[in-house]
Amino acid sequence: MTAAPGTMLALQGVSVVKDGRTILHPLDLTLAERRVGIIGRNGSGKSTLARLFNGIETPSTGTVLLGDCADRRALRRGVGFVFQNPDNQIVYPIVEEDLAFGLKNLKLPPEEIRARIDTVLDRFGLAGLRGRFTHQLSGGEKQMIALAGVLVMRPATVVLDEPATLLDLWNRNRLMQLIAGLEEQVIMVSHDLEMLARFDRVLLVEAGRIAADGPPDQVIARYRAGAAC
Ligand SMILES: Nc1ncnc2c1ncn2[C@@H]1O[C@H](COP(=O)(O)OP(=O)(O)OP(=O)(O)O)[C@@H](O)[C@H]1O
Repeated sequence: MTAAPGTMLALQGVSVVKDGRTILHPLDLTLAERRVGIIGRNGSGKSTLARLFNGIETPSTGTVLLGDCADRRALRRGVGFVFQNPDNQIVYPIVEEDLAFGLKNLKLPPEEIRARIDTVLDRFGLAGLRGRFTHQLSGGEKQMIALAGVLVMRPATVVLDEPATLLDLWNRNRLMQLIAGLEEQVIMVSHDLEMLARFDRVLLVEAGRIAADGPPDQVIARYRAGAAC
């Protein structure tokens, strides 16, 4: 299964240069698959690549396209982003307020906002957290709420940057199960090779370039071979 044509992400001649240093060399990429993983060594450029997809990172050259639209606001709206640390994402003191934040910005009517929050909380079995103080949530609960906060916006694509790093094994498994069940396109930076083995496509980033791109078994094998001493 592939992403709907109007929501296909593509990078055309995109590079990122910071303080005179090339972080990502010019690259062309079209992401049609529903599950795309990004792997690579620390500092290779994975997060920079992931952040381009929803416009948090601005390319130094080239264009990021969603369908045939290059507008950064459309990108922010169509592509949700889940950070490694949910504290970077959760801003309001009560779960329900936090989930409503982006929806209020869209100026949706209160009943629509309520319905969307109900739907996402029910979908994840999180309805019990609705009235809780966000600062009192466990790390696992916070990460689920951060993901829920992205999904209420109904993006076509969800980008996740190492979302399970701070979680214990139980919460990691729960989060991965949720991610596996998402209808949305998923692009995930991860060191969890077991999870990525079930993806449709994996990109290996090495020193700011896509060093391998294809089915998980091949790309992961290459990554493992590179790490062997
Ligand atoms: N503002 C900046 N100025 C200069 N270099 C930067 C800047 N931001 C990031 N970098 C460098 O860009 C490179 C890629 O960073 P990035 O965070 O994309 O890597 P990563 O593969 O996600 O790493 P990790 O696995 O450790 O999270 C790193 O060497 C980093 O130090």
